[in-house]
This record gives sequence, C-alpha cells and structure tokens, in this order.
Amino acid sequence: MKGYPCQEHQLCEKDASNEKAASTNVFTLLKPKKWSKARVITETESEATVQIFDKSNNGVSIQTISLKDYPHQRLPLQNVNVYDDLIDLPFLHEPGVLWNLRSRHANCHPYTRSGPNVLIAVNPYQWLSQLYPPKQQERYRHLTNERLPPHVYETAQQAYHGLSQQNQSILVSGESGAGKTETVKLCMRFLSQYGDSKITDRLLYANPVLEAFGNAATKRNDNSSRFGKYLTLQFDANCQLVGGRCDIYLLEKSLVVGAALGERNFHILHQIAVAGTLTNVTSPCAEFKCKPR
Ligand SMILES: Nc1ncnc2c1ncn2[C@@H]1O[C@H](COP(=O)(O)OP(=O)(O)OP(=O)(O)O)[C@@H](O)[C@H]1O
Repeated sequence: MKGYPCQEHQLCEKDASNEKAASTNVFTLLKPKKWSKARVITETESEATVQIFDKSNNGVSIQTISLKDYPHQRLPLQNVNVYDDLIDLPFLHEPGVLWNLRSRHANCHPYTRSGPNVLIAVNPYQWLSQLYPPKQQERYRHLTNERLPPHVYETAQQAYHGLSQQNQSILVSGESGAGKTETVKLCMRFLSQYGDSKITDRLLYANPVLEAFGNAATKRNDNSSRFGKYLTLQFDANCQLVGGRCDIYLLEKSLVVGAALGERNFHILHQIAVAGTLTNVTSPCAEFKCKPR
C-alpha cells in the first residue's frame, strides 16, 4: 500500500487528459528516481526523439534518448482504467506500474490487483462513498462469473471462500499512513456479514480505546498506530463467524518519554492532560509544544 498526498489529485487528473492526447509514449528518466511522460516524434531501432512533458520546466522539451535505457510504455492511453490487474500490463516495468496506479488513483480507483492474491491500495485520502455502500458488499459477497473491479471486499471474500479448505490469513502491509488500519476495518465490516456481527462490532468498538493508548500523531499520519495488531476471526464448521480476538505487540513504549520533534505522544496522554487530571505531571502538550487532539 502506498500513500499519496491529496494535493496530487488535481494534478493527476490533468495528466490523465494529456495522456489521452498522446498516441505513442515512452517513459524517460529526467532525474534519478523521477519518471516522466514523453511523446515519440521519430524513432529508430536504437533511439527515439521525444517530446517530454516536464512540469518542473513548465512546458515541453525535445530530446533524443537511447531506447536501451528508457522503457516503452506503449499503452492504449484512451483506456486509462483498463488495467485493473498489473499482470495485464503489456510492458511490466516500474514506470508502467507507477503510471497505471497513478492514473487509477486520479480516477478514484484506489484498488488494483497484482495477480490473483495481491491487492494494491493507494490511499485516496478522501472517503469514496460509492465504493463502500452495503449494496457493494452484497455484490462481492455472492461469487458470480462477473469479474468485479478490484476491491478490498474481494480480498476479504476470497479469504472467506478459502475457509472451507483451510485457515486463511490476510497480511496488510505498507508504509506509515498508507491506510492499513482503515483497510482492516473495511475487511472486518465485510466479514461481519457471515455470522454474528456483534463480534466484529465489539472488535471495532475496541479500536478507539486501543488507538487512544497506542496511536500518536506523527509527521506522516495524525493517527499513526505505534503497535502491531494481530486480529483473529473464528469461524465454526459451517463458516459462521463465532468469535474473535485482538492481540497486540511491539508497542513503541519509548514514545512515553519523548516524541520526535514535530510529533506527538500517545493520544491518551494528551486527552488526560486536556481533561485536567494531570496536576503534578508535566503536560506532554507543554513539553512537545503541540495542540491537544
Ligand atoms: N480507504 C480509505 N478511504 C479514505 N481515506 C483513507 C482510507 N484509508 C486510509 N485513509 C486515510 O488515511 C489516513 C491514514 O490511514 P491509516 O491510519 O489506516 O494508515 P496506517 O497505514 O495504518 O498508518 P500507520 O502505519 O502510521 O498506523 C486515515 O486516517 C484516513 O484519513
């Protein structure tokens, strides 16, 4: 999972419309680790003259580049959302993957498959209500021949479906702020359909308490989990949800004695300080010069 700042959103949409205008594209490396789009003007076997769209230069520039060094994208750019599975990309390379994820993100498609069992979610940083209504859960709940768009519900459904064979695990990984915690909540809501929804409700209702003691605002995420969470949902022989538990580990205890500059301590300390019950203890708010949550 990968987090994108929301400011990128408008920018992405603008790019997507530029892409539609171009017929043939190549990716070229302007600076280390920065890919850019270009339209091929002329091309030989070994090199191409390309028109590069360079936002930092505020315009376009013409360059001749070696085809050996710069991979072609050559996607049918009119269908920017076609590749909902990365394995369908005709050219599988870093810029192709990034372009595909970015285009989908700009068009409010945060989920993309990478093969049958891996789902990539790009944090949309906005609630895309059309993705999560109850009728969407219903669609993903019933397996049909219809191929539905990639979705976290699909991953949860696949796991549930596999339960008839063996125990299942869903591993959610990504950098801080990528959206792991929110994704797990969505998975749990989906799985609560299969049995006693009070079980998942209880686990979800415990979240604010766990987050108060284990989450803190960091530079990357104002509700960053500073501990690991292992959630277990138990199903009976009829695949009905009958129990659940939440184990926590690796709490970042050192945070109690000091947060990094510009970051904050566990929410609970700020909440207690604000409630005025800490009289003889230095308020973490005062110490770290930050606002209470
Ligand atoms: N599916 C989503 N839709 C809308 N916003 C989201 C979604 N997922 C995440 N976000 C936004 O991103 C923020 C960070 O997400 P989250 O706390 O889940 O990240 P995380 O990967 O668990 O981070 P950390 O590792 O620091 O705990 C959320 O507070 C929420 O605002």
